[in-house]
Amino acid sequence: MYCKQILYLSAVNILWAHWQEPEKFIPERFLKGKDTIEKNSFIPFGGGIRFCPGKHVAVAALKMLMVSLFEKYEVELVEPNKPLKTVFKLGNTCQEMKVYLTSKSIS
Ligand code: HEM
Repeated sequence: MYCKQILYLSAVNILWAHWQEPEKFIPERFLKGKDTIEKNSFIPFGGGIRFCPGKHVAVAALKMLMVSLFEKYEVELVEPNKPLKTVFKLGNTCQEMKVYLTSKSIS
């Protein structure tokens, strides 16, 4: 018999003890540099010996996706004030996010 344990990392990453307005999407908070972020306060890839070995592949792929998208399109939320619909599946997954895409080559 064995027992599975799953850490609720999404909750760890939004602790009031570490972040101001943790529920808000403020990516600029990461621009201040690594030294301003408290150790183990943001661990989307886990930690310790079971740390995600795919982290660098995932980050590189996501950066390429973002650059390809924003290079070619203006992206605007259809309903900017509507809260995101998310569901918890090991992490929080966005279920729906409607956006307008405008080709930069046309405008
Ligand atoms: C945004 C993308 C990803 C996120 C957020 C993510 C997150 C995680 C997390 C939280 C864990 C568990 C760490 C723990 O148990 O403490 C994990 C484990 C793992 N991840 Fe990822 N991961 C991502 C992408 C990837 C990719 C692209 C690969 C492979 C190419 C990968 C391969 C693995 C493997 C093999 C483990 C198990 C490690 C072990 O148990 O020793 N992950 N990941």
